[in-house]
Amino acid sequence: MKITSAKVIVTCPGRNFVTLKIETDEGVYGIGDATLNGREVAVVSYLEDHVIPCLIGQDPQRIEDIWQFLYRGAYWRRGPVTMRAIAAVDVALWDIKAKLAGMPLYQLLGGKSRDKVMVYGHANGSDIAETVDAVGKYIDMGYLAVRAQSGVPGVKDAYGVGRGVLHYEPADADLPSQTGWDTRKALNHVPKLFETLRDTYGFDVHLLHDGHHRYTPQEAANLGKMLEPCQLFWLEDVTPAENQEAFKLIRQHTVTPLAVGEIFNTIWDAKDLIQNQLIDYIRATIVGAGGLTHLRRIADLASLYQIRTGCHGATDLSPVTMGTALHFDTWVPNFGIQEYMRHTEETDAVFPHDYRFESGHLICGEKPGHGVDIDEELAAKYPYSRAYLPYTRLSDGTVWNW
Ligand SMILES: O=C(O)[C@@H](O)[C@@H](O)[C@H](O)[C@H](O)CO
Ligand SMILES: [Mg+2]
Repeated sequence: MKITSAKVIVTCPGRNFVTLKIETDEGVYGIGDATLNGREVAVVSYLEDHVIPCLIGQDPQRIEDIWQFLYRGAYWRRGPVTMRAIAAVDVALWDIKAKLAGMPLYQLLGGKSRDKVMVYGHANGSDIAETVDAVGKYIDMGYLAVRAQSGVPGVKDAYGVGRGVLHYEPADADLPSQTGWDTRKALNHVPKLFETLRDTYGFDVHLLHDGHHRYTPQEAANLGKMLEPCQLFWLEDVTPAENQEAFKLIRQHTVTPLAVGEIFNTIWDAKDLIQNQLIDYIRATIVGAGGLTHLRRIADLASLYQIRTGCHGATDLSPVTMGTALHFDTWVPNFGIQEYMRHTEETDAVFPHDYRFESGHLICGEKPGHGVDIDEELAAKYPYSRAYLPYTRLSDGTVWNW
């Protein structure tokens, strides 16, 4: 069996998505996601100019060998562009293998460990009252877990405060728009938000919060400690994780569960965090961390230390990643939770899929493969449109972490 062609499809049904389609001489094809929010075209070139020429004529059933070839063979390892390109190939090949077997992908991984996958949605508002209201709407929709972010008084466009109720989308400008931050103000505000949420909705609903890399380790430890009475499901990306050791300080001071990893590309980004049990949830996902082949390794390492998965699932991860992640989540023994930011109707129409939402859970479909396709004619109607993520400055003009 041979790969006969591979092509990259770029489409923008409301936001940009990069998709790889691999075709074979047996008529079976596979689909993979390669979207890198705000830097999409770099991955398009990596795939078209440097990966696809090497794929033609290869046996698509040799997933592991092709993964190793793309990782080791490039000599230049890791990084978001490389690992997304590898992920797209890997997922398309798993899709092909599962279609050849006539099985939904989770069967190839080892079968179901659970019937459904608990997801969390994003509630946000410009102030505490609006956010509390938004959390209530998610609870009414059946969600068992909700991430809550609110505007901070005196801070321009604090992270996580979108415009839509269901479709929060940060990459929204032709050039990066400037947002603000003030850690002191946030530390005064975030605990109040969660106290109000617990007073309003009690302790049954799981509540999550994203620090989006804004705090120093000491500030993060302080925030975690203040939030302890509110019993969060997790506090995410509370400090940048390039220096994995930084989490030791946070860990010494708080038992608030910690989640990290949406920007991780390989197991090496998480190795020390995992082996020193400095986090509770690993957020790496299919498209970010080299596809199923590599994410499995990260999850297996994490399982040795009772760390559970919490795959990134923002809207910049296409339905192809969501569908594949759901097969992974259905199988992975140390599953924790899956993030679920809903795609728009336009996006869902471009990527027909068989997963569905039911009472706070997503359930993956039973079609052979990962169950997500791309309607190429419809995709062609939405040409690429440059869009950047915002960036942040403090009130004195210093660039900060967005
Ligand atoms: O937890 C999350 O989902 C966020 O941190 C993301 O929305 C993140 O900002 C985007 O994926 C960036 O593209
Ligand atoms: Mg996040």
